[in-house]
Amino acid sequence: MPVSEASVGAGRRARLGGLYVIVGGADPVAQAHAAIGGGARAVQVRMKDAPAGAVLEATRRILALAAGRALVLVNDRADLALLAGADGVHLGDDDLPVPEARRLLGPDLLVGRTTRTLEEARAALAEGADHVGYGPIFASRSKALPVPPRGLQALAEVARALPAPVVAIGGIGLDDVGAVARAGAACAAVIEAVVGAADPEAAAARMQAAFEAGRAARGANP
Ligand SMILES: Cc1ncc(COP(=O)(O)OP(=O)(O)O)c(N)n1
Ligand SMILES: Cc1nc(C(=O)O)sc1CCOP(=O)(O)O
Ligand SMILES: [Mg+2]
Repeated sequence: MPVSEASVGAGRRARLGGLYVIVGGADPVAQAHAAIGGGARAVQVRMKDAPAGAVLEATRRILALAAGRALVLVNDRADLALLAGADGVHLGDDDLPVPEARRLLGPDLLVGRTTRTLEEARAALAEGADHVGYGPIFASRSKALPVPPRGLQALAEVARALPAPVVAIGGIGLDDVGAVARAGAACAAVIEAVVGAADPEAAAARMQAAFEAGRAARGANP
């Protein structure tokens, strides 16, 4: 069932905007600390090979340090998102189907779904996702991807066509994060541009400022 404005956790969805940093690897808590300190609006805990208990503990620690300043989503695991008290989950092809995750999490938590075409994005929303990940926008060094980069024009078409937030992902850096915002993305999701930076907090601050500048430019000339 589609998630309507009335039934979705409107507060959380309304807050889904700006820089979205994906943390993982050796020290996801430190990465999240830097990202949130720099002004990231959302953090996704992506610990692909970690035991469930470690994901749970890291998510709880990140929620504590976020203290409401940033949304905290868990990658892949709706069960752990619920147990940790996170703001939502991000699902892909290998994870729980969207309707099952929505049933588990209820109407108030965020459910995002990876999509690679407008048709997939529409289907994800019809199944109960309240936002979509769309990409890769550019080539990424963080993950081997099954499809070629979609580019900014396709992103703009998807963002224009959908009645829900689009989280753009894949190879987004400081030079193009403003263009991603101007294309209509609600968020720019990144790993390397923040986590791989020499000073992740400063990098997050620059990325967030550049995203907001792009969004303001779009508002002035949509
Ligand atoms: C915001 C966002 N979009 C897409 C993805 C990719 O998710 P998925 O396809 O499940 O791949 P993994 O990240 O799990 O390897 C994402 N994580 N976040
Ligand atoms: C985890 C992930 N998923 C993607 C997808 O398109 O599904 S791209 C990606 C990696 C994003 O990292 P970076 O900003 O370093 O490119
Ligand atoms: Mg996944």
